[in-house]
Amino acid sequence: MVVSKAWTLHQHFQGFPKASDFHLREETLPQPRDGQVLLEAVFLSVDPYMRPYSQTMMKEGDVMIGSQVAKVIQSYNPSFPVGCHVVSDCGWRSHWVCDGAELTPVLPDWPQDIPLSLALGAIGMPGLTALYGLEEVCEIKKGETLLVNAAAGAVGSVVGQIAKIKGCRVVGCAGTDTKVSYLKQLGFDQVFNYKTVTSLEESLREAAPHGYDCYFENVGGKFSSVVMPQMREYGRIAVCGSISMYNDTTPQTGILSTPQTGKLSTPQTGILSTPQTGLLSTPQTGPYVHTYMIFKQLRMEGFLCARWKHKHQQSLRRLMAWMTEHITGTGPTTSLRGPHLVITATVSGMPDPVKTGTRTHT
Ligand SMILES: NC(=O)C1=CN([C@@H]2O[C@H](COP(=O)(O)OP(=O)(O)OC[C@H]3O[C@@H](n4cnc5c(N)ncnc54)[C@H](OP(=O)(O)O)[C@@H]3O)[C@@H](O)[C@H]2O)C=CC1
Ligand SMILES: C/C=C/C(C)=O
Repeated sequence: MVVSKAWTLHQHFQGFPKASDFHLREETLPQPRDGQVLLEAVFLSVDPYMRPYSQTMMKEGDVMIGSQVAKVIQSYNPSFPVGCHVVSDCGWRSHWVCDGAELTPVLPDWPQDIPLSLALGAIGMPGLTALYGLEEVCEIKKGETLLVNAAAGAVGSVVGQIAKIKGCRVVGCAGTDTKVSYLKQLGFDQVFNYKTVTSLEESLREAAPHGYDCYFENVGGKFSSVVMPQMREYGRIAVCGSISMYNDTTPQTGILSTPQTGKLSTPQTGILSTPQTGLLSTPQTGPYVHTYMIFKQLRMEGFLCARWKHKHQQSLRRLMAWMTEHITGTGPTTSLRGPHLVITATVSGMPDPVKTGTRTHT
C-alpha cells in the first residue's frame, strides 16, 4: 500500500495566497486494479489559473488542482507501461492511482537532452497557449509588431520566441532586470522593466513608435488600459490572462495615466450594475474600450487553450521541433528555448512558490 502526500486547500484564498491557506495531508491509496496504474509525481506545476479556478472549481479540503509529470511505477494497463511518463491533472499529490482515461503520455521519443519538466511549460499547456493565442486569435503575420506582457513567464517567453520565428518584431515587458536580460538573450527586440520605467506609456511608445499590430495580454488591469491607445488600426488583442487582477479583493479602477488629446482622449470609468456570482462576480471598473475598438477597428478575443484540444498533439510536436532545432543548432537562430525554472526538492515545499509568486516545478 502506498501513502501519498497531498496538499489541500485549507481555506479559500483572500487576496494573495498564504501558507496557512494550504494543508499537507497523507492519504493511503488503494492497490491498483486491472486497467489502473500507480503514478509517482516527478514535476508539479504552479500556474496562475489556480487562483481564479480555485474559487469556482474547489471547495475547502479539496486537493489543490494542478498538472504534473508523473512516472508510472505500477501498471495493470498496457497503454501505460511501468517507467513511462505521463501528464496528469491529478493535482498536488505525490502518488495517485487512476485508470488511463485522463492521462496524456508525454510525446513519444522525447529527447534525452530536453528536460521533462518542459511538458508542463514550453512543450505543454503554456506553450500551447502561446501558440494558439498567436496563430488562432491574433492570426499574426510576418513583419508585424507584437507586444507581450508577463513576457518572462511560461506563456510570455514562448509567445515572444514564436513571434520571432514567424518574422515579427517583439516587444516584451517584465518585472525584474534579470528577466529583461533573459528576454534579450531569447531574441526579443525591445524589452523593459515595467516596474522601474518612469512612464509605461512612453516606454511602450519608444519601443514601437508606430504602434502595435498584436497584443498578447497576460496581465490585464491598468497595463491594458495604457496599451489600448497604442494599438494600430486593425490590431488584434489576444486576451489570455489578467494576472494582475486574480488576487484583487476590491475592484480595480482603471484610469489612463496620461490622457491624450483627440477623439480617444477621455477615459471613462464604470461599474457593472448587477454583480454576478462565481468567477465573474467582482464588478470591475476601467476605461471602456469601445471607442478604441471602433475607430481603430480592433479585434479583442478572450480564449482558453482547451478550445483547440483537438490540435494539441500536432501542436506539441511543432513546439518540440522548434525546441530540438535550438538544441541541435540546426534551426534558425530564433528556435525555441524553455523558460527558466525554479526547482525545489520535495512535494512538501509546494506552497512556497505560490506565496512568493515564483513558478516552480518539483
Ligand atoms: N487562457 C489560457 O488558456 C491560459 C491563460 N494563462 C494566463 O497567462 C498568463 C501568464 O501565465 P504563465 O506564463 O503561466 O505565468 P507565470 O507564472 O509563468 O508568470 C507570471 C508572471 O506574471 C507577472 N505578474 C504577476 N503578478 C503581476 C501583476 N500584478 N502585474 C503584472 N504582472 C504580474 C510576473 O512577472 P513579472 O515579474 O514580469 O511581473 C509573473 O512572474 C496568466 O494570466 C495566466 O492566467 C495561462 C495559461 C493558459
Ligand atoms: C487554462 C488557464 C486559464 C487561465 C486564465 O490561466
